[in-house]
Amino acid sequence: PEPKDWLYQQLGAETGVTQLVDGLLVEIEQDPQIVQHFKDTDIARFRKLLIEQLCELSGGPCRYSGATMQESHTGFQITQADFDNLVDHLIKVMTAQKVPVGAQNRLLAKLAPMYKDVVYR
Ligand code: HEM
Repeated sequence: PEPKDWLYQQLGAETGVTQLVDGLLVEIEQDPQIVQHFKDTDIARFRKLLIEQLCELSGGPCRYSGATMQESHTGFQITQADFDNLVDHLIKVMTAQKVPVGAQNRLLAKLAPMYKDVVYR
């Protein structure tokens, strides 16, 4: 059986997950369509929460302390295109950081069910 933290290790553990989030923040910053949603967001807090969430989700030793996905995305009118674009940015960052494709797909499969809580809320 594979260890509980398999995916976390594949992502590069604490350093890898942190770099993943920092890479994603650069991508968000450079995407005018997505960055507009973040104009009133405390980015340092968002960064910390996203690191926690990806760490926990991948089986790492963290506890996510933020709001639910539905709570935190309500009122932003995030579109399907926004969601798809953010996923593309994440894939680009994971590929640049040499996360194996199998692990990339495992992470994306864990994020996909959040779609319904994020889009058109
Ligand atoms: C599966 C996909 C996604 C995940 C896992 C995710 C994760 C998160 C997390 C952990 C937070 C912080 C929650 C909190 O403040 O307590 C957050 C907030 C936020 N997310 Fe997402 N998100 C996703 C998709 C998106 C998309 C597609 C957009 C739009 C482009 C987006 C825009 C935002 C914004 C604007 C905030 C900040 C809300 C605020 O300032 O109060 N998210 N997200």
